[in-house]
Amino acid sequence: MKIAFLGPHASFTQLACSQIFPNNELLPQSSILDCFNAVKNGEAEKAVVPLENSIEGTVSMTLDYLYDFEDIFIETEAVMPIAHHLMIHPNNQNFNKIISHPQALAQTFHFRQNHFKDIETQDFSSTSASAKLVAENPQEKWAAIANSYAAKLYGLKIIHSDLQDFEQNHTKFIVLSKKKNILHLNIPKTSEKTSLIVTLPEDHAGGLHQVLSVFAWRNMNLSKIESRTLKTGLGNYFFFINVANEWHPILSENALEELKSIGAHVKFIGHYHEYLLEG
Ligand SMILES: O=C(O)C(=O)C[C@]1(C(=O)O)C=C[C@@H](O)C=C1
Repeated sequence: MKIAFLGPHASFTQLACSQIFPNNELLPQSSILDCFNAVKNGEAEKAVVPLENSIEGTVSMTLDYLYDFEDIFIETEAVMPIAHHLMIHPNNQNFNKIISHPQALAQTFHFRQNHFKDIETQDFSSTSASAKLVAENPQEKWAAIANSYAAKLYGLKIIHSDLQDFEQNHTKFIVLSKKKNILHLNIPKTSEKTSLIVTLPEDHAGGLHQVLSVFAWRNMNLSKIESRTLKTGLGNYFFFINVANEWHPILSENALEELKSIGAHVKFIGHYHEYLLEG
């Protein structure tokens, strides 16, 4: 099976991807958008992308594309511990710029403020892409923030380890597919959930309350609700909602019907299990 992931090789997404899909053909992509497109166009059967980090929060691009792309569903979710390291080319002694993925830069903000406050930073498409760039440009005296596998693969020297600002640092990755499928994996499972994207009817007092009460009176437990701008003007949002636990077909169908009857637009994103990966 062909699986697209945010690459190049040795990104955190690849570390997650190769645990979820050992022995499959992994296709590195240069952006999260390319991962969605690879599934949409049939270039890959599935894709693995990051959704949320425990320090920095949601990967907003992933949330936006889940809203934008028709008929792309979540098949599974997998949580992986994240450890960031600062690495330079072995020919260099010091550095004058730090490059990495914006999530990695954000997750190490206090470390950088405390140790390298005056060093310039630059966003890059992934942690592994920044490690690769440092390896290919020894003359530039750059440093990358990436994982230890990237340091090994691209021949870089780790000069500071475990830079993440909080000891507990985990990222949630999701598996995307065109099918409404539940993936069953042979690794530890933690929970089961359903994701929906809800857009409210026209702006009126109590609109969100009405939507939430559809779940509340059916005793359906919500484990996440996040608003994200619709990009149609200030104050316009969609809501990404996770319903915890098992999907009760009749209860849930009734809930979706009731949401529609109050004028809300509902997009089913998936019913799936959450798994735990090794760091
Ligand atoms: O840049 C990478 O290595 C990625 O896989 C992306 C990503 C993310 O977007 O959250 C994945 C895990 C870490 O939280 C940092 C970066």
